[in-house]
Amino acid sequence: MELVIQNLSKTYPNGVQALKNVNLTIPTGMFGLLGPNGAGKSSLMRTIATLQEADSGSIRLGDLDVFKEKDEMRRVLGYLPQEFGVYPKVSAEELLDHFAVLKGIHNSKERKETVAALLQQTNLYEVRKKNLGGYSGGMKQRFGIAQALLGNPKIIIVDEPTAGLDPAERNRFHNLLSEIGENIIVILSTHIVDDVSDLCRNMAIINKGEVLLTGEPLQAIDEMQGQIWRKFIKKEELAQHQAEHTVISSRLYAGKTIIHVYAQDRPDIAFEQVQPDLEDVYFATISGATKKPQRTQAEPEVMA
Ligand SMILES: Nc1ncnc2c1ncn2[C@@H]1O[C@H](COP(=O)(O)OP(=O)(O)OP(=O)(O)O)[C@@H](O)[C@H]1O
Repeated sequence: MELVIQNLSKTYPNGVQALKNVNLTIPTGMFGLLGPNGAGKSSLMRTIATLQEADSGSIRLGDLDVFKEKDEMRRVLGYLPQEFGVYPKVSAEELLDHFAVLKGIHNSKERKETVAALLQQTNLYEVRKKNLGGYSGGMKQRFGIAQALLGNPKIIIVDEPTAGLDPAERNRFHNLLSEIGENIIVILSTHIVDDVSDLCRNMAIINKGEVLLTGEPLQAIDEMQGQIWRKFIKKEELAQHQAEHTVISSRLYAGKTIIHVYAQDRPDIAFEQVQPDLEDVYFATISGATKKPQRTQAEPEVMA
């Protein structure tokens, strides 16, 4: 099963073009949709989830035409939105049971079994009687996954699920997602690069409504080999380096400023080559550096 998005565009009434001719093919497994705030991720997620219309383009899930068969899409879709509110005074078991009724599971024995199984799967069974108001951020997110899994969806969409989780909770959430991603399509929308490098076999980088890169994270990293250079600098030297080089990131490391530069050749003797990671791919892509023609040293002419 594949989700195929073709020529999808959307401009909001205020003139913001949130999606610009988006084309993506998303196979079974975990798919990372990576981009900064405002990139258009939520717009794309909501469009796939049939919660808003596009101006043009199409989305197909296998044989299903998502825009023409919204009800069918909703039946096979699980969605964990960015803002997932819960009723604080209700227990997980009660609320999940309620959602199960809404999903059309009317047989009470079947519903009880389904709810229990989902609470087990998301590791919430022990705390199923507890009110959701007392849940930690990670527990709420796992509850969000439990409700998204109701009705055996073929595709699950999770919008920025690990923001605000502590490392242990994030890890638990990752394990849960990757388990689910073995059998169905899981689209993970995030601005956290590590979420994608840890979990996703395929990904797309999106910025300003445009898909800038799509493929396998490991391959994208491989293609960046030999083009990332690092230098420790003084903070006040940053502007000058930015003017002279394609600085894709700068951060503090042990109290010093460390910059990563994207270039075909060593910019100068003070730079050392580094093994690229997905963060380098992400920043180089987002900055537009990979699109610009590179200044290369004179290459010998190839004789015909
Ligand atoms: N309903 C709306 N009306 C007008 N503009 C909108 C609407 N929703 C989103 N936008 C704008 O469209 C652009 C894309 O927003 P979107 O929420 O899809 O991005 P995002 O990648 O999900 O970002 P974030 O991580 O901040 O949610 C932004 O410029 C945003 O301000």
